[in-house]
Amino acid sequence: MLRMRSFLPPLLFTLAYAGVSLGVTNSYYQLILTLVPVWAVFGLSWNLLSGYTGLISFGHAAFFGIGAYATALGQIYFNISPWLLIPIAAMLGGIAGLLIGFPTFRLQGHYFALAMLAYPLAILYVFEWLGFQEVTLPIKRDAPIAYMQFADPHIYTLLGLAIMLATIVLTQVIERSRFGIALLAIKQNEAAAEAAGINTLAWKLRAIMLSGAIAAAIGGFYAQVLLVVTPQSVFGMLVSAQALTVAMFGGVGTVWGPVIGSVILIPLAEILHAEAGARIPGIQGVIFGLAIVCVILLAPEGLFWKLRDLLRKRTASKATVSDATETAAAANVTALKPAARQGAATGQVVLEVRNLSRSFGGLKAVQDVSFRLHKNEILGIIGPNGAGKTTLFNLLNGFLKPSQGEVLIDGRDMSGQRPHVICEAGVGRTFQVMRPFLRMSILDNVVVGAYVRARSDEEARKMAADAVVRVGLSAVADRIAGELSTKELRLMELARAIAGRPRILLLDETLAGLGHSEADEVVAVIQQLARDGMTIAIIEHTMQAMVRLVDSFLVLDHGAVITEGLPEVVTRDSRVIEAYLGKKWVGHVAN
Ligand SMILES: Nc1ncnc2c1ncn2[C@@H]1O[C@H](COP(=O)(O)OP(=O)(O)OP(=O)(O)O)[C@@H](O)[C@H]1O
Repeated sequence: MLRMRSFLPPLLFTLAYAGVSLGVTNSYYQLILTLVPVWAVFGLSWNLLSGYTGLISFGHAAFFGIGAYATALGQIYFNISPWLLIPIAAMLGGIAGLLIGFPTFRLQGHYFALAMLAYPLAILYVFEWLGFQEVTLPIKRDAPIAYMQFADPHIYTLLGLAIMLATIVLTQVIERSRFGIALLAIKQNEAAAEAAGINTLAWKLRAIMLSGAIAAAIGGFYAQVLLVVTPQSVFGMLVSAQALTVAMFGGVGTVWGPVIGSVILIPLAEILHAEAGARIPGIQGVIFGLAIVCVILLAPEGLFWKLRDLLRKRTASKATVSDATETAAAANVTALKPAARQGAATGQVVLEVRNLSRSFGGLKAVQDVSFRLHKNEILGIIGPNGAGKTTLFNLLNGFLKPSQGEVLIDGRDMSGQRPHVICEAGVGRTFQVMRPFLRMSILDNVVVGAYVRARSDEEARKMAADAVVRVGLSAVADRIAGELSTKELRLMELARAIAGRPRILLLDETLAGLGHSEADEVVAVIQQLARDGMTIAIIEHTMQAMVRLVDSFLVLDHGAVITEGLPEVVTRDSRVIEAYLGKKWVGHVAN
């Protein structure tokens, strides 16, 4: 649950800002003081989608403009009060978010950004074509309060501040919830997020709907403040750029970013426009352009993160850096397989693969692979580079769809299902190339994996904390993933994979990049997981560790199974020695 004290800074900031604005009597400066929270809220709405998911929107003016026009036209044609029209505008913004998001989320990266650019421009031309070049809101002298038309401009500032405070608090609540964690995970690694059980499309759609609703609501309020709406002023390029600029300047992916950006840039741009706008037309665009260039050069993630990193560095250099890891739970690698697990390979079948194949063009990466994984078994998957091991895992966890064949989990055919569905069915995985969420703490990284099973935020945190203890990382649980060593990252990925309590764990080269003793620590953790009842399939090239760890081997070459069976049999098989282990291994075994 969100701690109450995190509400305090935005509340104090809002009160201080309100105090200052009440002391200002000049109506022009008063208008600027109203525009700051307006653009801050618009920046916050952009941030909710783009800052947290990393999907950059160049077209947020689409939502802003829909809100502004809905509020204006609703008064002109239906005489509805803006107190009602602004919530209606928010609803329309949410619906527009859904309609825009659904097709556009098929695109990624730059393609998504460019596609988003098209929406406000297209709508702008439609409104111009419809003849809404300049829409003036009707003046309601008889009922100014009912129509949000105040003689005292301070009231607009206070209303803008109230909307800003509400948006900040909403964003803070989201940040700490399953919603925010899902968005951050998507931003940092969408594939890893899917594999950890997050339905990425559903969360992205929720984000764009909420973002669109907030942008439209503040667009409606903006129309009410200025009492005139033109297509360029609400759908124009500069409007979309403004949301992006205030957030990028202040800091993306944090509530404070758009607020900081707006407080600095909006007065600067407005005052320069008033002072020098006649001599230098478009000075506002120049200010925003310069702000972006400065940010790119000096603080690519925005002022907030730059300042926070500087502060962190200072405190980190003062504190003694404790040894990052406590020794993994059971640090001594068990020389032999524990008695309790002997014979595991004869238990109930939890994963069955039947004639699985996958081709890339003419290349048969996985060919007609069949095997069974029994409850509580550790299966080692080995083979030379390019043998198809990772492709096999990608087929098992849904990253790839098979060309043919079946994957049965507990007897249920799951072939071709999306990764988060397979994760929900009880399959966790780690990656050969690690996919940590670098800006998040270890605990938050692991929480991402817990949500697949947890019913509440508290339960997810508990399950994550439990997983962190099981891999021996509790001493560093609050550290940012970007500060960790390779071993700690490997253990963290392991914790994320087990946090959702899977029954089957797919480990892809979990020992890669580790020294001997580090590998031993990780092997000890894996052995403990197996002792606790986990069923594991592991891809690994470190054969010394593998022969101590696994119950049986599956050997792949050129995508096909060349043999499978007990380690002592497989490692003496001439086909395996020839294709993978090599003559050196024979010498090693003989010694
Ligand atoms: N998305 C893809 N498109 C085209 N070819 C691919 C794709 N993914 C894998 N391959 C090819 O499929 C074959 C099997 O690759 P895969 O990564 O599964 O091998 P591997 O056994 O995991 O190798 P390594 O031990 O080096 O990780 C390789 O020839 C690889 O180049």
